[in-house]
Amino acid sequence: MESMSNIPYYIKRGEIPYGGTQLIDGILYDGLTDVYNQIHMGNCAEIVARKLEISRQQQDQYAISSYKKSALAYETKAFKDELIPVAVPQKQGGPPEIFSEDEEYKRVNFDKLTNLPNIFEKENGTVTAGNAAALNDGAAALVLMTVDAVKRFHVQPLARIVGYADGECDPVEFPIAPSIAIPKLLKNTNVPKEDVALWEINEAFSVVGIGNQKLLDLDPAKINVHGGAVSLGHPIGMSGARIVGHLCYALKKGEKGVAVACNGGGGASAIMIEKL
Ligand SMILES: CC(=O)SCCNC(=O)CCNC(=O)[C@H](O)C(C)(C)COP(=O)(O)OP(=O)(O)OC[C@H]1O[C@@H](n2cnc3c(N)ncnc32)[C@H](O)[C@@H]1OP(=O)(O)O
Repeated sequence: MESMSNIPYYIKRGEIPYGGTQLIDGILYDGLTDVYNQIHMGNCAEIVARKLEISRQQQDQYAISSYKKSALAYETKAFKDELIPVAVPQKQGGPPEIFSEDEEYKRVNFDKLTNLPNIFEKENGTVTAGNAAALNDGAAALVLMTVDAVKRFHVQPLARIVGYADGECDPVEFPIAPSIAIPKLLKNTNVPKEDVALWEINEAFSVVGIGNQKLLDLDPAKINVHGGAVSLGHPIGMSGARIVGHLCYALKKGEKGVAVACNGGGGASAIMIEKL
């Protein structure tokens, strides 16, 4: 689970010196900084956008499509079987607020999105609050068990793990680390990419979806079919579980799917599952 809205500001232990002290934002310090280069993840996205010549317009179009796919998915109840309503206690003893769907996909303003300022690079930047994932809260859970345990507990598994692989690259290029993990996974499992029915690529930034699709020549119609982190949110410690869980529900019986997440620091982890 991840509650980015509850991540504290840090202060150094000990006496506060004459002249005061600085608060450190835990979100940036522990989550969104590339520690090797001391830059924000968004600056890494800009570096990859430049390298792969991914324009602002392409990123905005990708984000718009992500928001539209998520809205349609809610309309057609594509998330129905995997969402559990959460009651959030309110201050002063008021009745708990029930959250039964993501709010992020409704926050989009299509007229505003294409006119937002660049956040991370003022000059010639391309990444904005609209085409990046936001800061979100969320939780996802999966139960992994052996074949023996499945028999012992008489449960019906949703899917089986076909294989998994990790990939690494230069930390600043972490958004395209999936393009290294995925070929390893396909090689390990001996499954051609054409046999993968659905791809869940964690879109920490629109650049991640576009860049990996471009580098691996994947069919865009099979990627994040119900939207992704840009439109559904990216609570950073839970997105991996969410995309694997969603794949379990989105695939049809017998189909194989791949979920992959880039990790800040230059890595990516990929897993292939088969719907049972
Ligand atoms: C390995 C990995 O996973 S790396 C990825 C990890 N995740 C990240 O790095 C998170 C990246 N995102 C962020 O850091 C933040 O969300 C930021 C910096 C991009 C934006 O933060 P904020 O400025 O606080 O966003 P905020 O919600 O206030 O939005 C800024 C503006 O954009 C607008 N906006 C935001 N999203 C949208 C949208 N989808 N459509 C239209 N407008 C939007 C807001 O309305 C707001 O407008 P205003 O200035 O007129 O009020």
